[in-house]
Amino acid sequence: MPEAIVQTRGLTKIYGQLRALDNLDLEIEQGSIYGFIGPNGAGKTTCMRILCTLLEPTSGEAWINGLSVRDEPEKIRMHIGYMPDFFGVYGDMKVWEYMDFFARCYKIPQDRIGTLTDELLELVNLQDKKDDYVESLSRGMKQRLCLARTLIHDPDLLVLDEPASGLDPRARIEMRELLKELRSMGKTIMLSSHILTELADVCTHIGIIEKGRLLASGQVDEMIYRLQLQRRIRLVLTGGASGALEVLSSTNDVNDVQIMEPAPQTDEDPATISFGLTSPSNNYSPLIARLIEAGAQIREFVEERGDLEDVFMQVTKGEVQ
Ligand SMILES: Nc1ncnc2c1ncn2[C@@H]1O[C@H](COP(=O)(O)OP(=O)(O)OP(=O)(O)O)[C@@H](O)[C@H]1O
Repeated sequence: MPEAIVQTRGLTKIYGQLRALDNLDLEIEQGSIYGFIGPNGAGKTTCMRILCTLLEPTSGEAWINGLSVRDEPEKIRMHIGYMPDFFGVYGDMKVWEYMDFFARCYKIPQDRIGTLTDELLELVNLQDKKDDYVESLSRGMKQRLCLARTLIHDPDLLVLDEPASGLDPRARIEMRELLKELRSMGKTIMLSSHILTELADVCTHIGIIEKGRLLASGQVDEMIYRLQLQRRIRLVLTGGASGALEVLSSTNDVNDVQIMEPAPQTDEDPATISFGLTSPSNNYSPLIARLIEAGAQIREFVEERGDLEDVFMQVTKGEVQ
């Protein structure tokens, strides 16, 4: 069992009358990309700020690498890189000055700062922007710059509050690729989002939070099976749709079979069929074997990932404080 880099027990934060976090028991495994998902006001930022030692819990405890946020905040800060959900105002600084400023905050030795800045700007693909003013960068570039500076002290854990918010599709894809690369460098990443699909496909684990409570948490695939949700399969055929449809209509676990447009006119025509599958197993070989036996010429048999949305809809009620 991989070790937990983040652990909380009964973590609670009360603002006046409002329970922003309510007895949160969270565990994030080393090496995972953990998507912390919930509607606006669910308590994501509050939780992240406590983990980063920027806010004190009302009760309960949280540990980072076994260090208590209450007792050892200074040490914890060396393990965490935090990217807040707002960028701040650094308009009259050049990109290299911005990096230099944060490097000094973390007491990086002067003779290391230049090389480190170059390495990190290259990692986030901003090496050409080194002498540009921060103000002149696009939102996506600012997000990447902000990510570069969270890496300056080489933390094990990155806590990223809404890293994809406001990004256009291309910038989101770049952010996704960057997150994957950071994971392959051994970083653990916790990121929040109120839009499930925004970054869900890079997450290895997700936690769903609503009204300060953790409603579900775990490995993405496991959660789908645990909650007994149906998966959807997209079957693309180069021919033999009639045999495939016969098999699907006589299989117990299959439901809601849909033939996508353009529908095949003859059995030689290509076809795309979408269907729901309720079996808890993800071994599709028996079904595929029967399809082939019935004459289906299979080009693709793909499990669609929209299921995560079902998990979200099932466990949340869309309530906010
Ligand atoms: N300093 C504060 N004083 C009083 N209430 C606060 C404070 N900070 C947050 N809250 C409230 O606590 C609740 C949780 O807020 P939080 O910012 O943690 O949620 P969030 O899930 O990050 O939301 P968003 O997606 O909008 O950033 C909200 O109802 C918010 O209004």
